[in-house]
Amino acid sequence: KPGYEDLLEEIESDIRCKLERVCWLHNFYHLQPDVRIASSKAYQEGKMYGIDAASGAAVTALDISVGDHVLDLCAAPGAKLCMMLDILGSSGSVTGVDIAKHRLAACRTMLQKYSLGGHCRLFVADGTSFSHLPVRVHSGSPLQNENGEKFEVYGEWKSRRPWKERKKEAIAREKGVSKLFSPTQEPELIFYGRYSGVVGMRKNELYQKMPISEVLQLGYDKVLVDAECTHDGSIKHVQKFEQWGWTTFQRRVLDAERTDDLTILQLQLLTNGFRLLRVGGALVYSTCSLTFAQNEDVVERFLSENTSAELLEITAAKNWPCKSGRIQKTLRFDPLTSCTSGLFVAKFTKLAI
Ligand SMILES: C[S@@+](CC[C@H](N)C(=O)[O-])C[C@H]1O[C@@H](n2cnc3c(N)ncnc32)[C@H](O)[C@@H]1O
Repeated sequence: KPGYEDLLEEIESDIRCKLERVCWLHNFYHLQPDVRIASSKAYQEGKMYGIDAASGAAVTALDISVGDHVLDLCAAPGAKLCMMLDILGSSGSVTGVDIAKHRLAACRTMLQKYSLGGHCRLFVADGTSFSHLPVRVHSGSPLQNENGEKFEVYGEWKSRRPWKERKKEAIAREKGVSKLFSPTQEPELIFYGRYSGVVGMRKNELYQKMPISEVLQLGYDKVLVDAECTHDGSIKHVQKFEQWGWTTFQRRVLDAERTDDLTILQLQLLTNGFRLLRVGGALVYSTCSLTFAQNEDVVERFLSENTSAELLEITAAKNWPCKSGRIQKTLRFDPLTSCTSGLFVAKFTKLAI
């Protein structure tokens, strides 16, 4: 974890392994795949976290600067989100969105473990329709109405939710209401840090919709769409099917209908992420699949439908051990070329037209 470099020797003796710097990626150290860090003191005390180098490259490609407001549209379980918050330090904000509440709850636990939550808020929501802009400045709207009645305002985040809310959920559970998020549901804010802009905000203000003209100016500076995919480029993920069974593999990876549905979802996520980007901002689209259908084909379709989108060269990538994608300026990491998990990365900006 950035900030703990001075403890390198202590961490090495804790995990009984020499840590080598990854020469092409700032702040990254290489671990042999057989080294288990979960039981080490350094890991349990939040002095290190594990993230694949290609994932680190996708975040680096965003070129996050001090003060940026960043949107992570498929955020859970949250390794990339942690890296973004580490880069931002005590500035800007990160808004993490994921449709799976249990996965986003794990992300919240991680933020707390690594003390990274101050500038972050997490929404359980559908990334294809999520519409909330970053809180750049408070609108300054009055805290009471004309009759002098006070509006409800967000106080500091408390992990224990009010009794009324817990009761409502218990009733829903008893009635067997599905835990899956439905597209018609309002996004659910499941965490916000002290400096995320939420504290002090009127409750009805958070959910206000903005006209598109305002999004162009006040949208996010950076957006990551690390889209749901078949994960076929991730050896670690593919290995898990030995436990999950090959029927699950058939259903999740080989089923043509599911992969077709995924490419539609990926395009929708990319399109909505781009909608929430400010003019001149940058968006990175990544997947850990290596198929053309989930990567270059999605990019081509997206560019043909969005005339204000332009593909950008990833300047940080000069020394990266990866290949070019089928479309110029896009990148492909794979286990053999890069000694990383497979990852496709494309970067866009929004033009003022
Ligand atoms: C590849 S994983 C993201 C990994 C994450 N960026 C990280 O670094 O840990 C894809 C995520 O997309 C989420 N997802 C799937 N459909 C979604 C949707 N419609 N809106 C938002 N998130 C979605 C999944 O729940 C999953 O957590």
